[in-house]
Amino acid sequence: MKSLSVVIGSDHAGFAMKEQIREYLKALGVQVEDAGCHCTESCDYPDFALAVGEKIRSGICQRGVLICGTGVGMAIAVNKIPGIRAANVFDVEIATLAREHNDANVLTLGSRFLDLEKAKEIVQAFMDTEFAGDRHAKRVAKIAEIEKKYCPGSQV
Ligand SMILES: O=C(CO)[C@H](O)[C@H](O)[C@H](O)COP(=O)(O)O
Repeated sequence: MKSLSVVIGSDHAGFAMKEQIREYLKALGVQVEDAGCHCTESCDYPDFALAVGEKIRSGICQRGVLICGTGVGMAIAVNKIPGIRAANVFDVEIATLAREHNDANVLTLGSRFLDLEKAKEIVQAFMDTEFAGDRHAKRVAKIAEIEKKYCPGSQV
């Protein structure tokens, strides 16, 4: 796994898996920042999606992992930030394709629908895979054009 700085976050539903994935990433030699939450008390996923997305948007971290019950709320919320390309993934092949084709920079996971071993495999594939560029680059650039159209000051 190449040297990456990763930020991880969850809501209460993803907390237990977030703790395990954070330690898994550290064991792989990845530098990990934990944006919370820090316990199983009920909380709101957009707060953590924002914290993780801003770390990537600012360039402090290159990739993010967000975990809630389904991964859906996290993906919806973090994809509102210009420059974020989040994929909600339940499968190793999709994790690989989200990197190769979409240059996804945030992985969202649904802790209530994934076992830990599968989640670790997805995370490893997401961190190990490079963007393929080529024909995919112009498509990703078109995503940035959509962001510019609706957030003209955002300078994606
Ligand atoms: O946002 C979600 C759904 O897309 C997450 O799965 C949340 O974790 C979930 O909604 C939390 O539900 P809870 O009933 O408040 O535990």
